[in-house]
Amino acid sequence: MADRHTGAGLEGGTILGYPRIGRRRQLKRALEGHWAGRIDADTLAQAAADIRASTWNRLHDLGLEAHDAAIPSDFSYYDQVLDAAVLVGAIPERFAQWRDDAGRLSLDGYFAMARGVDRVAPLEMTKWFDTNYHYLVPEIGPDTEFRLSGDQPALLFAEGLSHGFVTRPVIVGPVTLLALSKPAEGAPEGFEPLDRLDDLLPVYAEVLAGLAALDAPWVQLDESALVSELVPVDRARLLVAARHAYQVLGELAERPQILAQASYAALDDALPALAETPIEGVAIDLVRGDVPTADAPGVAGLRDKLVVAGVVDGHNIWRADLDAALERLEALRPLAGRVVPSSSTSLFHVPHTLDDETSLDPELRGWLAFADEKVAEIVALARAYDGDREGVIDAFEAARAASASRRAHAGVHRPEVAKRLAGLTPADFARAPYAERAAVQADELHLPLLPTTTIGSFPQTPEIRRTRARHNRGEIDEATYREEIRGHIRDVIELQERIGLDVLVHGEAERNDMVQYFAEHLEGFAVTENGWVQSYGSRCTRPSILWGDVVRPEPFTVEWIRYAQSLTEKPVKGMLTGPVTILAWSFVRDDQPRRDTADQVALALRDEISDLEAAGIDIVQVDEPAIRELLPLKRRDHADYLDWSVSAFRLATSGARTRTQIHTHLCYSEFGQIIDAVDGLDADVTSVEAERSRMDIVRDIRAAGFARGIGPGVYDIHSPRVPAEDDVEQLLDIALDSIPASQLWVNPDCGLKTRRYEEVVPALTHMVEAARGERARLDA
Ligand SMILES: Nc1nc2c(c(=O)[nH]1)N[C@@H](CNc1ccc(C(=O)N[C@@H](CCC(=O)N[C@@H](CCC(=O)N[C@@H](CCC(=O)O)C(=O)O)C(=O)O)C(=O)O)cc1)CN2
Ligand code: MET
Ligand SMILES: [Zn+2]
Repeated sequence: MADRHTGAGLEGGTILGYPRIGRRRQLKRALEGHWAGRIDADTLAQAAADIRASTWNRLHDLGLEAHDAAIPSDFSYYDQVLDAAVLVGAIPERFAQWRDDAGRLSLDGYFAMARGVDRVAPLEMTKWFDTNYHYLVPEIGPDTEFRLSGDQPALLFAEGLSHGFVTRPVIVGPVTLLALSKPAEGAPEGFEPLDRLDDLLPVYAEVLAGLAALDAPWVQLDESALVSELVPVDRARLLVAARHAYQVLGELAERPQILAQASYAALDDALPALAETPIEGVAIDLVRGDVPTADAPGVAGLRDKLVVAGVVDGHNIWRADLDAALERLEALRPLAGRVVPSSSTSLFHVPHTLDDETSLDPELRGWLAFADEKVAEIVALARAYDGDREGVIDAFEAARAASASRRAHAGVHRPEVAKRLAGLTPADFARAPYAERAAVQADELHLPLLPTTTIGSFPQTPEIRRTRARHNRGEIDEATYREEIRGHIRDVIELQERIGLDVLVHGEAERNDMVQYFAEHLEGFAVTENGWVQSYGSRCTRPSILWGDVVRPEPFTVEWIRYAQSLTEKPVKGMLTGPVTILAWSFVRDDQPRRDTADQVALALRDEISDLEAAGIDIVQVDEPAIRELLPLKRRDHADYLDWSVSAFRLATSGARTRTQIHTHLCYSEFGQIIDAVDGLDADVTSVEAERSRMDIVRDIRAAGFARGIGPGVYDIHSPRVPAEDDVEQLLDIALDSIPASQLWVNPDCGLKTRRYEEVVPALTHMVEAARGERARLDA
């Protein structure tokens, strides 16, 4: 092949990946239809192929080259880490029934790994770097038999060819795959998946050889683990492994050119590990990281490489400052063999296109760029960088005008908001001592030992979604809408009374999403119509756009909670989303420190809590499931982050009376890493995700000397499996080994919104029965 090993290709700009859910969430619909038995595997495959074809055509129309690997062929039915694990045969024994003689996993087996079935637990799911995307955690042990067990990258490449495109396959790289895996059950103490690197590399070699046989000019290997100091691997060891892997892969005779990708932060000390190996390209994140200096370690190695320069933010939706981006490209020019402008990350963190937004305020819209608009920015940058500044002068002018309009907008800086923030004192961030609160609250609430509760949401049934959708479309009036939501609240309260839960919730029927609902009721936010972004599998969110100073025009949760409380003698929890999570799951303004933005949101929540108290509510839960998610990938940034995130939570909650019990909820948390910060939140009760990791968390809790109420989840709501009373009891026993009964709460892992009532009713019944059983044993 002509341009093999020359670093050629990707002319005119590229992107590291593109949304795969489809502009109208076609993949979501097809997947869920398939799981429900409504459509067969062929129809699902056709839906996926249609999405890919329209993506490639669209990217080409937007200006990416068709024939030189500028267009990535990245796709996944569920998750790219799962795909890589399946490709190399890292399939735990419990899924063996779905493998054929050649070791290939069936589609049902693939979905079983992702979602679980009956008594077969799925892989654990956790956050992908500091994003709201979740990947499945492969399980790798000393005996995991790596062998080529799939052909998705080759098939996608061939499919691209059939549409006339020479694409660039994208695969999670070997080092990242192992670094993000966990030791399989039964692996000996001290075993790390990375121990298996030399057994894994030959399978990657086979994959690469297969692509070479199809004449694929490039392959992209995602090695973002190299930017993160949070992966559970010794840093020095990780860097040695990366250097070794890319030396070995680089020396292969039969392979495409290799582009090693590192997104979400700077490579820093990992740059030499990639740059000093015989691969042809490195993709670096120049939004989160700076252009390396000429004398930085490893930079010399870039001189004969293609450097894919991530100057357009793949993880946020603000229109790029093209002048600043071009400056970065120019700064890189003398250091690199060749520079190709790109997105900093895959674009799957942002929605498809602004074309699908008809009701955004036109001025705000002018400040934004979704995936397709980012591609246009990259193409413009590439032309400017290659000398045609004249040809793209309009794009640059428009970018300048947008940023001027943003700076001048009255909603962006509101004097009354600045004034309130400036007036805060340390007293605004502290409550009475815990012991005092606990005593007063115990007197108020009269809760039994091992109190049972849920995390907030109940199943979002088709009827509930229909109620909201009809309200949105103006098909039912406000009064009818409210009456229907009240009906859902009544049902949920009755059900909880019947099951015998101790602390009740209103079920969140009025909420489309726990962040979007808040964004819709606060000033300074905008929401989208079609701005869907994949969160995991078929599940998507529409991140809100936090563009201006935040003001709460009026209470917006009180009416529902007050109504729910009026129906029962049991306490009903007020239910709020915390400031850090509101930031994490929105696209947040980048023109001021996140600390200030978080405090503004916190003040709005603080006022809501006062109003809830005035309405007679004694317990308020402030969810912070994303507090771990935003933990910076570099340790040097931790102290600052933990300081502002914990402060914002405390600012939101410290106005509460001593008698008000403040709960918080964390999920996907790898709790151990931030246990001190969780302690610093000073919540009276904390519920955490625990089931998928078999309660590993409770040991961390004990080790940290955590002294307040704690509810490690005893029912994994992310799987359709219904736990038996026995299952819950076992988990409670594990918890009670580490946590005093007086501190222990009994609750699911997370909210129940994604589950069906057929699952939830028996599961909660078993949970309450198990708690009662334990209570009786403890009392005896
Ligand atoms: N933002 C956010 N991030 C999060 C979570 C979360 O709850 N929110 N939870 C964790 C896990 N992640 C999750 C992410 C999404 C969902 C989820 O269930 N998403 C729903 C959509 C939720 C939503 O916004 N629903 C809206 C819009 C629903 C919709 O699709 N409407 C139809 C119309 C329906 C009709 O006409 O009947 C349409 O727009 O096409 C509503 O219910 O009002 C989904 O993908 O199905 C669950 C967990 C971590 N990150
Ligand atoms: C992702 S955390 C979810 C918390 C929310 N209160 C719920 O129950 O859905
Ligand atoms: Zn949760």
